[in-house]
Amino acid sequence: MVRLQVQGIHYGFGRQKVLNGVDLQAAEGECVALFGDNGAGKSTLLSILATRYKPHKGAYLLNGTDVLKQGEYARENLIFIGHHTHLYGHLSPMENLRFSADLRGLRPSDKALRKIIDEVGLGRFAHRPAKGFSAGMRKRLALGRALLFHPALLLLDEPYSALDSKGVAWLNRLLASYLEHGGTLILASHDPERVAALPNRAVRMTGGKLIAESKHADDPVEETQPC
Ligand SMILES: Nc1ncnc2c1ncn2[C@@H]1O[C@H](COP(=O)(O)OP(=O)(O)OP(=O)(O)O)[C@@H](O)[C@H]1O
Repeated sequence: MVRLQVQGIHYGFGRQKVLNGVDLQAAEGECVALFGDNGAGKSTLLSILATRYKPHKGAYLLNGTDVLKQGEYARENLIFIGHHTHLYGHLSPMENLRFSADLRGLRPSDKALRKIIDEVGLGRFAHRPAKGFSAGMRKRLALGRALLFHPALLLLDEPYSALDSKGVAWLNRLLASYLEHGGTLILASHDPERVAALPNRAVRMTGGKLIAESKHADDPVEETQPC
């Protein structure tokens, strides 16, 4: 089933046009990998999908709901992990997860929270304040928080940054399981090799639009193929 439908999205900052008619569709259980040069507009698009920015023009449906009219619906059904993890430094992983769950009106057991913390490899640090964590540990915790909610739509900006090679393998296993359970993942990356371990459809942001990424460097890019 189609989960996300984006059509003709335009956005810019002041006079700078960044998105010039972005079209994108993604189904349940599908991963779309966004590639593109620095400054191409990948993070801007993710911010629009996360409802942080409102497009100047275009349509955006999530599960058939008009997100531009009902942003709250989208925020209840998606998680965006960008360059900032938005964790509370003075809270431990257990407390961070508990607090996020409270905000969403969820009451998971300590056992369920502990299971997630173990899954993200932070079991030994479950009760230590996050402010002493490395960037990779913070990223793991932020991903654990996403796991807690199993959102319909998961938006990840540079998910592999700050992760070591074990962390990358772990993350790809986690994301593969999320997809198998019907989640929809849109991620932006500069790392096609790492993304390749996940079943994904690659698209490239260029000239403010998305085009289907050619599988091989020598293949002609199919400019007209919709994304
Ligand atoms: N808050 C902002 N205010 C003004 N301009 C911005 C803002 N955010 C992004 N831009 C500009 O919009 C353009 C697209 O930026 P964006 O961060 O979306 O690119 P990107 O593809 O994610 O790049 P990168 O691969 O470097 O992360 C850039 O020219 C950037 O300078």
